[in-house]
Amino acid sequence: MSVVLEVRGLGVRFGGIRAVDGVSFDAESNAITTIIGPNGAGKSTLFNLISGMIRPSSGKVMLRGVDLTGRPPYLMQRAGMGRSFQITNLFFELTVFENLRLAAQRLETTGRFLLPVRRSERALARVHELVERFALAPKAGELAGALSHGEQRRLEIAVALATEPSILLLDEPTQGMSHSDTADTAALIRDLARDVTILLIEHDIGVVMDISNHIVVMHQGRKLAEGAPAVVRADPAVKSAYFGHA
Ligand SMILES: Nc1ncnc2c1ncn2[C@@H]1O[C@H](COP(=O)(O)OP(=O)(O)OP(=O)(O)O)[C@@H](O)[C@H]1O
Repeated sequence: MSVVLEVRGLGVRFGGIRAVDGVSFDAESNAITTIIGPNGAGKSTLFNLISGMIRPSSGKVMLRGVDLTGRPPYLMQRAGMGRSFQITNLFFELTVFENLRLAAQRLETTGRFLLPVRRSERALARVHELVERFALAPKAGELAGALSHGEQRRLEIAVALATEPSILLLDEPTQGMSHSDTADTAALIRDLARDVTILLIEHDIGVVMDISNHIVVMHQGRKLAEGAPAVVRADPAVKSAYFGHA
């Protein structure tokens, strides 16, 4: 295993609040690294710092050895950072196919210019691969806005993967899902980890313990603990801060 993402001493303040305070961890290739912690622990802010949505006031973000600290999201994405959002980020008035094609088209960027869509063979091949892999082929011609919640969340992950990122950041991919959609999504994420490094925020502790290779526990902006699922589960500080008992 090699380290894909290195986060070192990352931090940001909002007014008087240290929303993220000196957080460091590594995400290893083809592993699932999951960030957990109570509400307000700083998980989403940490994702925003890593993906360039917010500029850190301290620390570093390195992807495959390249320092990307403080770069805007589009440059992060170009460097190999893929992200799906907690709040849905799809074009509801476009079809499933069109949403994916738009995202995949970035594969065809040559310098600052885009090739015409019909010549984007690599992008089209990627779209076909994704609709199959995400079981969205029967829905390819439907508007994204007409899909079920579970299908929309699945499409979002596919959109984030369209540019063939080195790491995929998934912010609560099972949120609001039924029990069976949650189980399907967990299986899908585990399957994706064969091809892409995954950094996850997830509240469903059953899913977390089941699919994570490495867990980073946050509390009040800081890293409280990290390790394999069994190690984290047994940690007394984690039990008291996160599960509410020691
Ligand atoms: N833009 C902002 N301005 C001011 N404070 C913010 C901002 N974004 C987050 N915060 C604060 O930073 C802290 C961390 O919030 P964050 O949303 O990162 O936590 P979280 O762990 O993702 O929570 P949840 O599980 O509820 O999504 C909280 O105290 C929150 O109120």
